[in-house]
Amino acid sequence: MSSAVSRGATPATPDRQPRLTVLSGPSGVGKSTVVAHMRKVHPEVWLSVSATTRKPRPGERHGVQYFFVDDEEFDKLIANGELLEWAEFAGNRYGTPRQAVLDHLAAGEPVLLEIDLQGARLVRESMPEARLVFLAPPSWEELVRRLTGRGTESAEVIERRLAAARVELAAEKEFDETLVNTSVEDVSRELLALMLNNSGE
Ligand SMILES: Nc1ncnc2c1ncn2[C@@H]1O[C@H](COP(=O)(O)OP(=O)(O)OP(=O)(O)O)[C@@H](O)[C@H]1O
Ligand SMILES: Nc1nc2c(ncn2[C@@H]2O[C@H](COP(=O)(O)O)[C@@H](O)[C@H]2O)c(=O)[nH]1
Repeated sequence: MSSAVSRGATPATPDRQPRLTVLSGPSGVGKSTVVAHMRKVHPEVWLSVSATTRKPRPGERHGVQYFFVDDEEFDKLIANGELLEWAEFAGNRYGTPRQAVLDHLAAGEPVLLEIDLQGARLVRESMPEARLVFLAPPSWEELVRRLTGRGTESAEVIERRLAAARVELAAEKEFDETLVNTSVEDVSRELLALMLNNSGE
């Protein structure tokens, strides 16, 4: 049985224009894990690299997981209109560089954004053709286990992220599709299928 649940009517794309896919879901649900697995198998999927004021975690590299910038640089990105969307999340700012997204869509590539709920709402406003996919945990207890078990955040930050998670889970119905992250392999396959369907393939 598929774990994909349709939310609302998303008509089949009549042309072969690639569409933007936005993946959101509470912190710790497994978005990065699922996307990394999918891209290992399908490196042709282009993932936007966001800018953030968050400090790198061990092993994260500038230009790979994020463009790590300070507050002043982030202010400049906003002022110069270089971000498609941006949001503050659990004490840091995150934003999607606009031009790279437009370039990859123009080149006909499937484009994926992994962003929070606020960003997903902004993308829906500015690019209503985007398909919004919500990644849900199998249960609240499992979400807490994953976020805590990752071991990258302090107890205080985990609390902030869990507070945001309650808001994000309540917004699931705003999304076109829901995938439940029980199995990374299954969800990666389902996400890829949604993306390729987006581009009419
Ligand atoms: N299907 C799964 N089953 C069990 N553990 C999982 C699964 N998917 C991801 N995880 C684990 O959950 C933790 C959180 O995953 P990940 O960092 O990918 O979440 P995220 O949604 O990208 O979080 P954030 O929004 O905070 O960046 C990791 O330790 C990861 O290994
Ligand atoms: N609105 C945006 N949200 C983003 C962007 N890049 C990442 N994110 C989201 O932030 C949180 C926290 O991420 P973390 O790496 O610090 O754990 C998570 O929900 C990401 O999806 C962005 O460009 N815009």
